[in-house]
Amino acid sequence: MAFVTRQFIRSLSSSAAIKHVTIIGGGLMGAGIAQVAASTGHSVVLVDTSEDILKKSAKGIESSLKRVAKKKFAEKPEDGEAFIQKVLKNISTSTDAASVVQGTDLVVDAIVENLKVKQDLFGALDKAAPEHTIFASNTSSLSIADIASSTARLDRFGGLHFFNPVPMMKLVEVIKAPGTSQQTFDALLEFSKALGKHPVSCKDTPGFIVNRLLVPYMLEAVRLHERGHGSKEDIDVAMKLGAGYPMGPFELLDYVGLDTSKFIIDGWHEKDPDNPLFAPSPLLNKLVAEGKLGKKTGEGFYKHK
Ligand SMILES: C[C@H](O)CC(=O)SCCNC(=O)CCNC(=O)[C@H](O)C(C)(C)COP(=O)(O)OP(=O)(O)OC[C@H]1O[C@@H](n2cnc3c(N)ncnc32)[C@H](O)[C@@H]1OP(=O)(O)O
Ligand SMILES: NC(=O)c1ccc[n+]([C@@H]2O[C@H](COP(=O)([O-])OP(=O)(O)OC[C@H]3O[C@@H](n4cnc5c(N)ncnc54)[C@H](O)[C@@H]3O)[C@@H](O)[C@H]2O)c1
Repeated sequence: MAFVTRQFIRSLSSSAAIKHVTIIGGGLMGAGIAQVAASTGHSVVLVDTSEDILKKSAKGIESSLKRVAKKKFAEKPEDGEAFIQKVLKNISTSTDAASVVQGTDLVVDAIVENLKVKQDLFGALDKAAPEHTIFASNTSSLSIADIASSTARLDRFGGLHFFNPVPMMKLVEVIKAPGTSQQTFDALLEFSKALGKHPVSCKDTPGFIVNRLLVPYMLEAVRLHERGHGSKEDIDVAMKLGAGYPMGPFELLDYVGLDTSKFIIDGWHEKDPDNPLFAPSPLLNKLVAEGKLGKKTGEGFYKHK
């Protein structure tokens, strides 16, 4: 009886709209997700490991909001300023995830692409978060089921994969792992729509849809260059003018982050070492070892101002 009541309460609460969101990781993706959630009226807590990082995240959110407001309120700049202030009011920050998840409906992880680190995070939060809270990972390449295995809420765990830059990219991949309940999956679809995004449904397979196609393509461009078959500039121009892509593969690798790209390809290579699409790239490895991680550090395949 107690079990039935608990299940009933859980089903009521997990079908209720998500209002309060905690985003863990205030880097490229976490800051973008926080911004979009706050812009669409959600109350957001953004968590990272230090106040300095959170200050940088807040600065990034503010400058991105200015770009959005400039377009959205081109006719009335004063409304744009009011919009920015209203959005910023919806965001608070913290360095202590366990203490802020108490009242949250949804936790989204946007921390480093490492299975053990994500498992440790969710394992700890599982004890601190209320029963109804849904957990979701923004992982690019890891299995949602593997991340969820550190918790006792497999039914309330799914994937929410956003794209960079989050304020501009319309897609969200919503991932249903074998343990994800239909209610949780529906709530994540609804949440994506509430953010103004277009969700697509994905299975819990490596890279879901976009990265399973995009990452091998980007790495194949690096290999083509490593073989001496084209300069990175020519390859980028070729894919922009010949295939209509907004960025060439080297520009996009710099934009995504070379560390994140390496985490993705190394993880897949470890699981499937004979697949040539997942073969590591010496050039990518060299740049990461030199700390040249792309746009976020000022240099990757290219130098950035
Ligand atoms: C690996 C992961 O798991 C998955 C991924 O995320 S893979 C990466 C997916 N992302 C992509 O493929 C991105 C491909 N690139 C693009 O779509 C476009 O180049 C782009 C939208 C990033 C930028 O657009 P583009 O026209 O090329 O350049 P740009 O002139 O800088 O931007 C145009 C406008 O977009 C808007 N914009 C761009 N970035 C923005 C941001 N971060 N915040 C707010 N607005 C932004 C602005 O309105 C900007 O105008 P502004 O410069 O006057 O402010
Ligand atoms: N970069 C992309 O284009 C992209 C796109 C979609 C998904 N993703 C995924 O999103 C996640 C984050 O990627 P990113 O590009 O934003 O990385 P990033 O390096 O820009 O940011 C990661 C942030 O997480 C913080 N962090 C690390 N461990 C933490 C912890 N235990 N608690 C709190 N904060 C912690 C770091 O300090 C950093 O600020 C990864 O899983 C990545 O695969 C990345």
